Amino acid sequence: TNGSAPAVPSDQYDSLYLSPVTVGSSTLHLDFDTGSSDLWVFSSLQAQSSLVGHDYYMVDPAKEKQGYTWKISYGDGSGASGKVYADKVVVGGVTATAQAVEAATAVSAQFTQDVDTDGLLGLAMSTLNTVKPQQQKTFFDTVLKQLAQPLFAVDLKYHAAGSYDFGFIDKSKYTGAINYVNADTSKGWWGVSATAYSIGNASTSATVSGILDTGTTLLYVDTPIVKAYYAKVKGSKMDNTQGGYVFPCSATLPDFSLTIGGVKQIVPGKHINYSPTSAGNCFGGIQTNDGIGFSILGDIFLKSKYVIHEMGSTPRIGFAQQ
Ligand SMILES: O=C(CNCc1ccccc1)Nc1scc(-c2ccccc2)c1C(=O)NCc1ccccc1
Repeated sequence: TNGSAPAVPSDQYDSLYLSPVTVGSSTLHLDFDTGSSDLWVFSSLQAQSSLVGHDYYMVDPAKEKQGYTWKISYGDGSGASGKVYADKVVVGGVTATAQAVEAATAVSAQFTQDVDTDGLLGLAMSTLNTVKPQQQKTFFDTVLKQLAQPLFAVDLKYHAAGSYDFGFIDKSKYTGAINYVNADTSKGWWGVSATAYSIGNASTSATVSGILDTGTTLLYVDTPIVKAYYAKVKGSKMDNTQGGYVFPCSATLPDFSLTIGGVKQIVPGKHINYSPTSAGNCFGGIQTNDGIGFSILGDIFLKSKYVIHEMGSTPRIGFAQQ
């Protein structure tokens, strides 16, 4: 079987993208996240006060995996924890009959406040799954054998609804060739490396190692590259109170690219104006990866491409122009 689910921006800045998923008998709107490997949801196990505004999973005690727990935390300090159930999960018509569903008993304020997000669906390697005493499979791993091809394709869009395709490549969603590179899955993520970057039409050789991450909003790369980029943006500055580089909203932003597999993957300058700030300037879509240890190619990088994640005998990533 194959299937496709929409990826709808949660707000006018594309902070995150939400996809409808049937979990048990509920339809929830989940943040598909290639940077993590837990399928966790808001649930009836939580205090009613935490559920206001959310759709949530009504747990069925008969489906509980007794004694199983999970606890996840993200680099921004947000997190959640809870119990585990085996239930039916359907994404775009692709059904996992006994998928590990991680029902929250507690979630951090960042998630409670975001009433549009009812949980996450992890699409990194199952080796990053946090369930104890036994790690569980991601939805993609659970359905892999039933898919026509062992892949999913990510089509996130700039200020518009895109999609996640499972088991097939949709030729109507890209132009030109698909450029494949081997994925480095050794750390549990979809890892890639670039051999150069370009700002406007000036190219510089550099090694940029990073992960593809639909769950991270922005593009985080090494400080020297970020400094070189904003040196080309008049009036830009690093503003610690705002947590990153900002610039006048009227600024013209140069295109940015990373050369992966010998092909320039271009991020249009327009996509790098992420959002206005409360201080009247605009927040950059490219920021430093200080404290992370590698680059994160988040939504800002992904939303101009059709990106195929293929879990064949050798995991591969394919890039095509939308
Ligand atoms: O955790 C992820 C993927 N999940 C992102 C996510 C989705 C919903 C809510 C919260 C987070 N990706 C990765 S891999 C490595 C990191 C990281 C980031 C900063 C410091 C240390 C590690 C992150 C991550 O936390 N991404 C989200 C994020 C939030 C704020 C700033 C940067 C990145």
